Amino acid sequence: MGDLIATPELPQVVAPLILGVTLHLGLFIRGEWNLYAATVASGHALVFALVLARQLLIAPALWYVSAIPIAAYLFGLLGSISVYRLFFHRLRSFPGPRLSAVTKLWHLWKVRNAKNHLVLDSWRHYGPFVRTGPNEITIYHPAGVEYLNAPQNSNTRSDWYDLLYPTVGVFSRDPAIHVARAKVWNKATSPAAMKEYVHRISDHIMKFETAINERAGKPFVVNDLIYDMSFDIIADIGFGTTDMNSREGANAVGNALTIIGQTIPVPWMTRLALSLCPGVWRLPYWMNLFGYTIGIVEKRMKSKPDGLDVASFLIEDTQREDADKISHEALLGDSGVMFIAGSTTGPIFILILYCLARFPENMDKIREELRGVDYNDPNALAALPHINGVITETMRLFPAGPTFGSRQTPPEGLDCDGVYIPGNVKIFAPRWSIGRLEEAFEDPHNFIPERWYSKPELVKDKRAHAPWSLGRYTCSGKRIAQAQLRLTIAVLLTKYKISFPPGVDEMHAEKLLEDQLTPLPGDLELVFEELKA
Ligand code: HEM
Repeated sequence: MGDLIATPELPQVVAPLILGVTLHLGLFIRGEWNLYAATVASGHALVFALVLARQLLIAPALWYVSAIPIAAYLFGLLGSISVYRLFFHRLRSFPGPRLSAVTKLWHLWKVRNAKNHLVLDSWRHYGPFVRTGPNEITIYHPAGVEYLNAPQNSNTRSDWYDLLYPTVGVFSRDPAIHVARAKVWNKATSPAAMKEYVHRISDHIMKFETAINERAGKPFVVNDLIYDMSFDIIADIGFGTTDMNSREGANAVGNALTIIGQTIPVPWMTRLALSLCPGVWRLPYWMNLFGYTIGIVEKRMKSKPDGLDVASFLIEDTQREDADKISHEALLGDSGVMFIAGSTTGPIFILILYCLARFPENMDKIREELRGVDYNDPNALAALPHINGVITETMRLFPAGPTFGSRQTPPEGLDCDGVYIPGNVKIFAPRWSIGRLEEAFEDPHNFIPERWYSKPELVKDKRAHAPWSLGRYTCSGKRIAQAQLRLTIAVLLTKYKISFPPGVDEMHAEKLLEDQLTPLPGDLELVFEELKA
């Protein structure tokens, strides 16, 4: 028995330990490793396997001896990373949870229930600039979204956007690709193009209203009907198709988004999983969405719709004389964006209905201002203060991207009105928390649509509200989404009284809300009762 106990020699421990420290300080400390996560992980696994195999060849009974250099290496590497991040990192003077400074894996654990909006909000008490990761600052300041997106700064998109890699499109990290694609999108959603889309949006809303009417007077969960309507609008305006299975399409998009909630803090983990084990957990949903999109794009390429659609502009761009490789590749990437970004309107509308049902006095105010207004005229609806106040106030409390939209500071760093954030740091400005700041809003937890028109004194700092983002990142689908939201509210409220069925937990949809790029509310059960003429 005594023969089998091996005493490690000093070089067996010291050499791998030094190697670990050297690899950290000489290599891993530099640049971004997000896209190489799979290579780094499999490279390590291969070397560890070789060390073990060598030991098995030399002395199989002492196989465990191979664990000593491996452990020493990992101790050197991870120890060096931890000490550096805690005591020497450029962000060491920013306040924040200590474990966050050491590793994002802790944050990953905390968002296992897909509630990143609440996790980040729980760190708000550290102050306006909080270190929420080794190389990450979260900004809880009314001007946060502006610090990230204002036209005058040179921030770029963060590693999160690599989730869409290798497709390219308007969500690309490369500023030149983004500018080129945003131009195509802005043409596809211009006021002139909108004239083509408005009547089609209206047709889908009427179909939705018919489905509501079939259920009038009885309690039911509205979520799926709303997701189906939003999907139909996107399929029609995006690709000129009206014959798709709405439930199947809405599920393809909704399921794909469920991988995001739990992985927001650690994009490299998602890349690692997608590369090494794409068949596990919910990852196949993500790949399926790409397959689904390819199918739709191919079908669209073979057909010629009667009117304009967003795909017309994407295809036209590939047919320019000077069209480059990016234009062709982006046809698929931007078609995927159409589904992912376009799906935002569904949950926002669910949350608008939630707010209306919780604060029913707003329904009467909207009905009052709708009197005599032709709600088929989008300009007339755009001019109604309370309908727009309700939409804006809902998106203050329940923003489209509760924590989404991180950026990377430029190499020279970023000056946030006197607070300097060093270069190449990931920055967040969580709209969920910023929309609830006392410094920005009077009575921030209350639903008061009037703060957006007749009571401007309730908005202390307007910069805290940028639901469509701003500058060069402004939402390209804003006009489409606004037209859909305003008209659906007008159609429903002129015909129905909306309320919670007796006995249901009125806050259920909010309590179960998850943050997965867009908000995902829990089931919203309502009753629609037809108003007497
Ligand atoms: C209530 C509904 C919506 C809200 C609140 C919303 C909000 C946003 C926000 C905050 C961004 C910036 C994301 C970032 O920082 O990277 C964005 C980008 C974008 N959205 Fe929307 N969105 C909505 C609906 C839509 C719809 C229906 C479409 C398509 C038809 C769409 C298309 C886009 C596109 C293409 C971008 C990228 C713009 C760029 O980076 O140049 N969105 N949206």
